[in-house]
Amino acid sequence: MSRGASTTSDRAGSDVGPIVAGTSRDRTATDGIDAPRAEAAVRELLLAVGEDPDRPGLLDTPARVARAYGELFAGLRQDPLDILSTTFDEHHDELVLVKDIAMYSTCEHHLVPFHGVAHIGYVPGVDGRVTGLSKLARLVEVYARRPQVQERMTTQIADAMDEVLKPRGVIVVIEAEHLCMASRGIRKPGARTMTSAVRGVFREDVATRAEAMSLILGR
Ligand SMILES: Nc1nc2c(ncn2[C@@H]2O[C@H](COP(=O)(O)OP(=O)(O)OP(=O)(O)O)[C@@H](O)[C@H]2O)c(=O)[nH]1
Ligand SMILES: [Zn+2]
Repeated sequence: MSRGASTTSDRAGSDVGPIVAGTSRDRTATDGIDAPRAEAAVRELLLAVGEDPDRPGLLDTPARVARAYGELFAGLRQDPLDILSTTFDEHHDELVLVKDIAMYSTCEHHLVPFHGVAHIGYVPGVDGRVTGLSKLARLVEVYARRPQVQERMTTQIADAMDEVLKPRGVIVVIEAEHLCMASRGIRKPGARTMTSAVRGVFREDVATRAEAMSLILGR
């Protein structure tokens, strides 16, 4: 199947199971990360910007940030290809599209959020097998919960779909606002970045791609 963009191969380690936000006594959110190291780094950062990490309001901040990072980067410890392994023999050979999947990720250049929506469409392969609809949203989560660049995330989602489902075609579109462009730097809130990755029939057939894009962008 042809590719619409260059690929960064990124097979992560095995799934460590669900990551949930926790209290200060619940370490689940930091499972798989080096929490003491993260906490020490946050304390250093607070000192570097001229704060007093020992003032009452900041005492628990290093532990909170470690937990938050454990959650925001949980996708580094999950295998995206496992997610798509639930399939159903529906003999469906036309478009399946899940749109407006809410997405929060972290810009790897500034470690601040970028957020928006992802749309994933595919035409099942010759066997007509489809995956569970929620699995498409789970796939977005796994790739979003890593230090990311929007283009790479778009490509990774398309490649995972292509590799596991072997569909006749895949289209992935992501629309996001980058807070590194909104709250700092050029300071342009509201600017939205759109990226797409197309494979198979969506790349080869202009009309098929145009039809999918009109469904994706139609509000
Ligand atoms: N292509 C791409 N660029 C991104 C993404 N997220 C952030 N960036 C950009 O990464 C670039 C980093 O540029 P640098 O010049 O190294 O860093 P900087 O001095 O902080 O840049 P400014 O944001 O322009 O202040 C910026 O232009 C960001 O807008 C992304 O997902 N894709
Ligand atoms: Zn950024």
